[in-house]
Amino acid sequence: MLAHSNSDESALERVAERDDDRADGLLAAISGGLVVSCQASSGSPMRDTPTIARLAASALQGGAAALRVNGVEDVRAVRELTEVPIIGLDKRMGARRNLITPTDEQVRALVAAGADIVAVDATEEVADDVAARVRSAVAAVPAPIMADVSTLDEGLRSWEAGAAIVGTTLSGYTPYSRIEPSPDLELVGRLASRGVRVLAEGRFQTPADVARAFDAGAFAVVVGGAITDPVAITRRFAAAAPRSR
Ligand SMILES: CC(=O)N[C@H](C=O)[C@@H](O)[C@H](O)[C@H](O)COP(=O)(O)O
Repeated sequence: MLAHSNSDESALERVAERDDDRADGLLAAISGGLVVSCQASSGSPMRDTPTIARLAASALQGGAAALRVNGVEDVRAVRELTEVPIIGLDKRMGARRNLITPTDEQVRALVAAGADIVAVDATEEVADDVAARVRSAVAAVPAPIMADVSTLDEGLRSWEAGAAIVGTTLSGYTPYSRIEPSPDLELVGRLASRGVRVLAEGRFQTPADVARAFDAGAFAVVVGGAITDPVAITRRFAAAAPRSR
């Protein structure tokens, strides 16, 4: 293998500096904001890419600071309509639940499609070594990595391994985490108090929930179904009607 010349090395340093500046800019754009997750699973009447793009456009009109988008095709379509930060992920069905971007090949494909940040599953349920999973994703792309975790321990290990953001996304979805219908604000608070940049995510239903997450120290808050899933929204209202179907 050829040794790097000094000029190669300074070019690489310049690339690394540019990536750092870009990551700082992305994080500043998200800080203190609402991130709207625009996703629809197969079987949903909302499941087609142009519909996801319209959901994203609506979220932006409503004041979303960033978007969370599943799959290469949807990321590409949403990228065409906005420059606000996109957190990309690629869900794959595992033995028990959807896994979030389980391979580095998917991480690279999402960045190629236009994702600014990539979310990966950083749970013990998926990776024997959570820190190694995060390090591998961090090394795969110049983009910041969001570690989707379910417990404090997974969050701390992901943060130490180089995740730019830790999401409480998977609390309630691994069998060993807190299983409750409400958002895991305790996990948000515990991670924030340890200096972790926390994206509060999972089961946020109301603006009051969002405010509580910021009070607990969240860096930003992700809301999905309560904004972008009309089937789930209808179910909540229908359940209050005496003739609920
Ligand atoms: C567990 C899992 O696979 N969560 C996924 C992650 O991207 C999405 O299905 C959620 O909609 C998203 O996390 C936002 O959460 P909520 O829709 O509860 O606001």
